[in-house]
Amino acid sequence: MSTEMSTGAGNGNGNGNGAAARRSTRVSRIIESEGALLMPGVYDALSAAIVQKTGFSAGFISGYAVSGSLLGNPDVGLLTPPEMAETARRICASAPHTLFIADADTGGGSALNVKRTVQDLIAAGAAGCFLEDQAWPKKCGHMHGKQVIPAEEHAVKIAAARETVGDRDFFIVARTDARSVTGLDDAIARANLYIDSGADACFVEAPRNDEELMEICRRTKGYRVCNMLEGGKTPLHTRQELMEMGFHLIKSPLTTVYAAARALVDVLAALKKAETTRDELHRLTTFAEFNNIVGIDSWLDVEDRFSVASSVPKPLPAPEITEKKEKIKAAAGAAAAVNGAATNGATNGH
Ligand SMILES: C[C@@](O)(CC(=O)O)C(=O)O
Ligand SMILES: [Mg+2]
Repeated sequence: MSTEMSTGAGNGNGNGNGAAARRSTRVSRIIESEGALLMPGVYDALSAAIVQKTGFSAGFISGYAVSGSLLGNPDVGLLTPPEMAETARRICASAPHTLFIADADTGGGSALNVKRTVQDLIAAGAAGCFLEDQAWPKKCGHMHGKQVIPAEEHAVKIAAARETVGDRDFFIVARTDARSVTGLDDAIARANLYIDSGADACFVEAPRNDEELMEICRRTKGYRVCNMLEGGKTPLHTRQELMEMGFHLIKSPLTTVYAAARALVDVLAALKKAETTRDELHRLTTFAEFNNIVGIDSWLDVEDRFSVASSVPKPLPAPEITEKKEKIKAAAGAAAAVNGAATNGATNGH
């Protein structure tokens, strides 16, 4: 990776914050060139492949969505870091031309766990991760009943993540869930402390209105993340609107899993009722479309280029086989008779 630093550019609203030198990473370079990066959520290899095919340059591996799709459970701390790393590995392999930032939740425990979690996500091919300051058991940021650990404790975890990354191309987002626990001022102070501890970007989770969104942009440094979660506490905005406020990374973490769940709920209800899908085909991808999504052409090309079939004689049609078998049998019988006579003769001769 490049260790070159960039400054100032990409600070969004030119408010003077974020003056600290910024590391150059794949993620930061996209931010610098696009102004703000829009990342849909992904949760498995298929959703990642579709995100790539749609033309997004980056995606967010959502803990909420992976917990739902892999475990069938809510986002309340049940998903383990190794399960996330394994999912990230499949996702990165399935869409190699897209960058993925993984949700590392709390990092799995202390600074020691954070180190292992970050190492595993780097090995999986992720381009970065989010680390949040919730107390265990963590919850989705838009649920009730969250708690946060002391700011200094999370700052140490961010420093451990930064040390683990070293000069590798991996982007660290420090998230604070303090807004709904200790208030917006504390959340902003935490975000800045985490940037000073080595995070590339800060993420104040679940602001409640546009005034709070703008306040966050005025008072935090580093790159800023905004979370567009349908049904959550923050009003939904376009990438352009959020970029103009001063955000640099915008994620839409649950759009894909909610869309998939909606589609399954509806089509299965229709199948249950009508006992056929013949009137529901408009709800489905076609056979060809799906095969295309999962890359059929490239696999058929491999089959063509590495096939040995052309050098192997084609099997004979059934009647010929039968005829040939009979000829072989007859020839073998005749040979046995000849050999038997010869053997007998020889034996007799001794
Ligand atoms: C973004 C999120 O962390 C959900 C949230 O807590 O807001 C996710 O897992 O997608
Ligand atoms: Mg999450």
